[in-house]
Amino acid sequence: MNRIRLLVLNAALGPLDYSVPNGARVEPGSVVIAPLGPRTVTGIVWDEGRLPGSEVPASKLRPIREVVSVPPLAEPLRRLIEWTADYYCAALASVARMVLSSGGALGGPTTMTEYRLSGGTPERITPQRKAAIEALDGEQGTIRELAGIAGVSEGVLRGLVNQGVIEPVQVAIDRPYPPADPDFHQPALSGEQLNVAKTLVKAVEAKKFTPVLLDGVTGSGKTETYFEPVAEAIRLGRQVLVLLPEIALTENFLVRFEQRFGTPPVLWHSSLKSTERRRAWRAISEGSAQVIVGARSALFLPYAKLGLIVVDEAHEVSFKQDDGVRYNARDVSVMRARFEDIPVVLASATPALESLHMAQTGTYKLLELPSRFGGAQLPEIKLVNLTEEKPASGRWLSAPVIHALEERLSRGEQSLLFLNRRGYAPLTLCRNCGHRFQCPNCSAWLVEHRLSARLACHHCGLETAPPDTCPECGEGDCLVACGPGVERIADEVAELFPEARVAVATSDTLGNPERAAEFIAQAEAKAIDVIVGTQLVTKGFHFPELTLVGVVDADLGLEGGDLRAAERTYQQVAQVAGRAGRGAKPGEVLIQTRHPDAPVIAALANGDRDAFYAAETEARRDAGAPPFGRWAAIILSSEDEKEAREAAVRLGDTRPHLDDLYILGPAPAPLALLRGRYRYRFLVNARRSANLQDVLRQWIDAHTFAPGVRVGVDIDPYSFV
Ligand SMILES: Nc1ncnc2c1ncn2[C@@H]1O[C@H](COP(=O)(O)OP(=O)(O)OP(=O)(O)O)[C@@H](O)[C@H]1O
Ligand SMILES: [Zn+2]
Repeated sequence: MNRIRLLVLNAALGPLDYSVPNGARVEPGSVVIAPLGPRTVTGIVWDEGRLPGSEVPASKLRPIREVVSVPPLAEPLRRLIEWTADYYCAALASVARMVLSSGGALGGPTTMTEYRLSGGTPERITPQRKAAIEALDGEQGTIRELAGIAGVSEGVLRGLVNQGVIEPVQVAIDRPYPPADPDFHQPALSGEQLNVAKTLVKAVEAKKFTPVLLDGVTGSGKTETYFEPVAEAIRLGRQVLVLLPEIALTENFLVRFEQRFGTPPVLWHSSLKSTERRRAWRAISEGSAQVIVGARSALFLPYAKLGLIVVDEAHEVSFKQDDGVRYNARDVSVMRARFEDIPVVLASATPALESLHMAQTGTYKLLELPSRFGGAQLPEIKLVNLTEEKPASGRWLSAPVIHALEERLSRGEQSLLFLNRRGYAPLTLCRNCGHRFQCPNCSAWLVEHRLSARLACHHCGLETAPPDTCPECGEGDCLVACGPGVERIADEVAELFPEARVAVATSDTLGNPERAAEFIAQAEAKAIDVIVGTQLVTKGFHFPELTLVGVVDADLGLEGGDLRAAERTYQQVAQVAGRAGRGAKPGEVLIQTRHPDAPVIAALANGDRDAFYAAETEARRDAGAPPFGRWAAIILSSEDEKEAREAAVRLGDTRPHLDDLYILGPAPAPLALLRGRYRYRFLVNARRSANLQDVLRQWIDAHTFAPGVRVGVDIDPYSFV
């Protein structure tokens, strides 16, 4: 092959043709560096005929510069890249970037310099130096990474290097990972677990595309059960990918993995250091990394010999990526398994309706774990009708919940209060003039965080100190908090029970693996009596002494225009309820609600999962919603309101008129301003017969938009803001 076509990693460029110099060897999937004007680009050699582009005469072809010494991307992965770009209306280059997501892996030296404290003291100590030395105890990394950890400038650290307080160390980047032992500690499985495990092990051995829904109640031991096919894959020398929705859950998982296999798995997530990224990427692409545990981005890595994919807590919304390539890792996992011809297991106690439907119609194999492990019983669930049991003014906990907390405290058992709202209060206003504190960049209120003494926007990350006086009327000491967040509930518990040890568990307090590990250790050691948490604590955690779960406001998720609101409420409440009574002592769940008769709430109270799914299925069928029809969202945004509106109106003017596809909009998006951009939205509802993506592409591609306008297409959206 002398002429090659490259998929270059730059979404602004189309495919480009090059020649291969004598002596160089490339094949489809080879990663190469090619000249582009005065610079170079990274590209992937693509299969002939699968990437249309304009023919360049042979005389004009420039030779590629270099073939990168990494294994070529295998055919199944190339097909996955194409499928993902096509299905989600994304650029091929943007998808390919997720595969080559470790720039460092593609070249450079195999050793690098990291830095750490030497134990010496500086000649002159400044507050910054002192803080840096304290923060860097036990840390090692590049200067930039250490500066991030210590919260000081790189200059401060270089000063300390010059003084010998921080010393360089050479590290070998690509040292191998210790091998996992599939037989390190095999637990005795229950009969139910054993049946499921056997079926999964067989599927791994068969090495055929087998999508499985592992539907097991909370505490049934789904993890222990799917560890068996993981072990089998290790024995057969194949790789396993386990996707988890949340970094806070990884910690918990790592401990259990190590108990089972004698060594931790290989981790992949966005906060890995660049050296760890490179090491993992290369081990994955060479096949020496056996089990990879990661966030959704791990799905696109170039596994050399993948034998099994597990998506744990597969119903979780965080598998959906909402920027860049807007994909759902749960669905793409199934496609990857199909291209690789291997089994994929979606594990959940509250499967997505789409997954359940696939299982019921026989597209997925359904495996069930209907009872909790070790004879533990599912908790008893009761509703507290807030219209009758009114909390005291300015309070949020009703008498039955307070009473139940008191009982747990006196018995030395643990309780969990769930409210899916970070911070102290969702809205702050001025007592004097009524001014509401709003984000200047977003159509959203600023949320008060008392633990960090900040007003924060949960959409753009803006943070400011609460002002002493109202910026509107100038009155001092006038701010009032409206509504509860977890911090406020924690305060209420502390006032009611001053002796109780209360912990707030949210992404603010458990945002990194170390803090999550500390929280788990404290909860397990019974150093915490009451946990107040957001959706972060609804899943995965296993605290045997936790016997009470209180849902502070079950109605919260039902407000707003989210098409999946009922399902999400059901999943969240069922999951958090599932944290109660997982050990020997029975659990109790109290759900505070103003709408005890709403179908979701009633189904939760009756523990009638089937009734909920049946009702929701019918509602979706009527609405033509997934899985019976499909949704897509188109968001047009610009920093200029008028420009965004006009672009949306113009696009609306040429909307296609089809029998099996309805287009609503344009209308200002619910979040009409986000990160300084004004947003207009179309919602598209299509029957399954419609060729949704082609219609959208043709419609949108016929327009040229002003340079300031961004057009985002979201297929199967989860976010409706
Ligand atoms: N066969 C077994 N032998 C010993 N311990 C087990 C076994 N199966 C499950 N367990 C233990 O039971 C507890 C619950 O299991 P696990 O967390 O895997 O359940 P789960 O189904 O994932 O629950 P959830 O969906 O609520 O997170 C864990 O502490 C686990 O170690
Ligand atoms: Zn904002």
